[in-house]
Amino acid sequence: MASSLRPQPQPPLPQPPPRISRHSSRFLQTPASTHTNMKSCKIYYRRDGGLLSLIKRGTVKTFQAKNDSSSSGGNSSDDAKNEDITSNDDLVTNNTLRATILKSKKVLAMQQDILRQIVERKKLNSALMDDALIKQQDALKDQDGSSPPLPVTVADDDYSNADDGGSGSGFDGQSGSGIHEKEVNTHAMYTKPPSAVSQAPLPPLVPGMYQTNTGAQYSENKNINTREQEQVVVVQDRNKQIPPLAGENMMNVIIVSAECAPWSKTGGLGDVAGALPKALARRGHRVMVVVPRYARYAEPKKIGEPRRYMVSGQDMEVAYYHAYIDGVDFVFLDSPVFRHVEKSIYGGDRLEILKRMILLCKAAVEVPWYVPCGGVCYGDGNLVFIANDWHTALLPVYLKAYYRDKGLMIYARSVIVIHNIAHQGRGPVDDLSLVDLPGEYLDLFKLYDPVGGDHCNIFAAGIKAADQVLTVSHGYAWELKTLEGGWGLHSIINENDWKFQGIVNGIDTTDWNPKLDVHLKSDGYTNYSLETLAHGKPQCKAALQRELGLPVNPEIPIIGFIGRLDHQKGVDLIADAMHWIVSQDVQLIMLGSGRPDLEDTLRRMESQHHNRVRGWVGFSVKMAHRITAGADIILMPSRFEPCGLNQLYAMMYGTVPVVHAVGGLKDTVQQFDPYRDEGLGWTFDKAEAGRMIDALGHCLNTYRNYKSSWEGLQGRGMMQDLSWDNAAKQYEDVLVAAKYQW
Ligand SMILES: Nc1ncnc2c1ncn2[C@@H]1O[C@H](COP(=O)(O)OP(=O)(O)O[C@H]2O[C@H](CO)[C@@H](O)[C@H](O)[C@H]2O)[C@@H](O)[C@H]1O
Repeated sequence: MASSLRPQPQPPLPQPPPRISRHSSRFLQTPASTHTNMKSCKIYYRRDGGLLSLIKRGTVKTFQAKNDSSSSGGNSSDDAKNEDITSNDDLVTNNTLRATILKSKKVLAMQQDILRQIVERKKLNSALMDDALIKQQDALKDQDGSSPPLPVTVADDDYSNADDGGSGSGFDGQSGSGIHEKEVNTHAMYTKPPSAVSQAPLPPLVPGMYQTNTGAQYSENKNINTREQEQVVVVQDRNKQIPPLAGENMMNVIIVSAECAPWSKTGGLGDVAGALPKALARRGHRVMVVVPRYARYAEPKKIGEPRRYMVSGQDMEVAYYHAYIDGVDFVFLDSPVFRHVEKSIYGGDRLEILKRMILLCKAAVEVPWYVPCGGVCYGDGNLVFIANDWHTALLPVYLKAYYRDKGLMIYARSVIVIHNIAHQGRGPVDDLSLVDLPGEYLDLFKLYDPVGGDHCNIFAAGIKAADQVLTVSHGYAWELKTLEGGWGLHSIINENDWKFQGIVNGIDTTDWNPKLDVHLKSDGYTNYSLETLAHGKPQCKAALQRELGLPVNPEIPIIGFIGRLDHQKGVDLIADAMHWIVSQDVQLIMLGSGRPDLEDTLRRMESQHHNRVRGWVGFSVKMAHRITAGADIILMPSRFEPCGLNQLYAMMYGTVPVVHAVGGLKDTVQQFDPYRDEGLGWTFDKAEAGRMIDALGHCLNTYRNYKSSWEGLQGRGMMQDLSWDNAAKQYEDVLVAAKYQW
């Protein structure tokens, strides 16, 4: 690999944010070039508006402007007395000076008018914000009777973008619709301050403040390859100023993903693409998500001009849709090839899928140039792309081959995140003709496989070309370097170890919060928290039993399973342990979709043990939330699990995980120790039914016979900070490392 870490070569650090203030010097200086007759003069004003000096051709003439409270705001009577101006007729005539003074006064008056407007706008904004806060607090109080957290983003002025509005529509027709509507209405006002820059939200719990963050702006006609000056403007509200958490590391970040919740989600990748960006935006970065538009979503509105890309000899048009939500620009790429797979976003044959991903990557790289989010394109300075899984692994390659090698986007960097190495975009060597790259790049894709021989591997190329490589837990980072865990890519990962690390995923603590969960507001379910766990959780359990037609009995422990049905998730281990499970006076509720044979397994288990087992085949976000709340135990016998989100969600809901100690499950579920009363759940160290039964046995024993230990497990799980905020800080360090990598 040619890349190596060199000492921070050139991109200058972003400047500390200049402050806009009534007394800022930027309002006091007027360049002479703005005045006719004053081509070679500069005029400086006193802070109170008086004229201080006039400089022409090296001759300094000092004088005081006539006091004029209407234009300068000054009121010193001395100014009036000292009207006489030391003149030099050889250089400047009195007439010229008078004209100059008059024009200067006009400029001053304009500046003061702008200042007055800013002050008025701030007042208006404060009033609106107070009103919005009160309404939101009232609404949340109505929901759970407690005071809500303050919103992370507030609207500043009247530049709200018409793009943001309406209710959300989830990919499965139900995900996120309620939540989304609330988010849009309370947080998602696109603010366009006078300099037409975009806005990022502040860290949570900081009321009354917002900041604006200008990414470099792309100009269609000039200098697309020069790093433009980055401006960061922090606008003060209510006289408070707190710098963004990212400080001088603030960047333009573009996350590119094949799915993004709540619009499109088949698994954990969608959750991450929906939540991580918001956490990065909370730190002060300008953040965009680029994702295909698989359906007509409610929020995004058309933006920019369509562009055309060649994919496998086909000329494809891409149009752009945009929504600004919770401080993040969500940009959707519209093309018939995406719309045709609305029902199954990874559907179609291998070549069709590959062509869609090529289009996604080719278009995504240029989004920062052509999509004017909030009126201003991101530009390519101070920019890092985050590609996710093999679907977007071509992006780091295109960035280098099409742009950096040609002196374009030379300061843009790419990071690739491995969510699941089991899917790599493998195909015959012939696929290389599709990816449309110069010969010297094709070697990146070539891989020898003992089974398939020479083949084309998209993920391999992305890992090699990216500036940094991440995966979603420390445990999985370790496993990926092993023969068993690397799925043929372990040697490539080992070779790139210098730029590789694991960061454990966070969770969206608004969507997955038993206190706020929108799916627990009806059908007998209820919202609950650690304080109301003793009543709230049993109520959800009873509602779940009722909804699924199981005997309603608080004493019978419910074991839940939620996940994609494939080899990874170990559903067959549950099937193998069925005889033991049904002998335990438990209820088992499974939700999943995927491999048809495993879907049949779920159906069969339900029909054979109808009084104890439910096997819900399908994709239902609502049921996933309800099972997480109503179950006592979440079972995850995954053979491998890069991070796993369901165990994190479960712990937030006081549901105790029993997991195979692998990858991220090992990182996040600490084995219960009854002697020290420590730990978060049960782990087993081999993906075998017998080991799983042992762990489940201990778990059920504790549930039935050691209530206080059980409550301790629930409490410790619920009290963890599993939010994305910690992970976002670690991502930021990686983005910075990429930025200064050459
Ligand atoms: N039938 C169904 N109905 C409704 N919801 C369903 C569902 N099946 C799954 N889900 C939901 O999809 C998500 C699955 O997330 P996971 O992290 O467990 O798995 P996944 O293997 O897809 O993700 C990969 O990427 C993520 C993110 O990095 C890693 O955590 C993980 O280990 C890796 O395998 C959860 O939100 C879950 O509730």
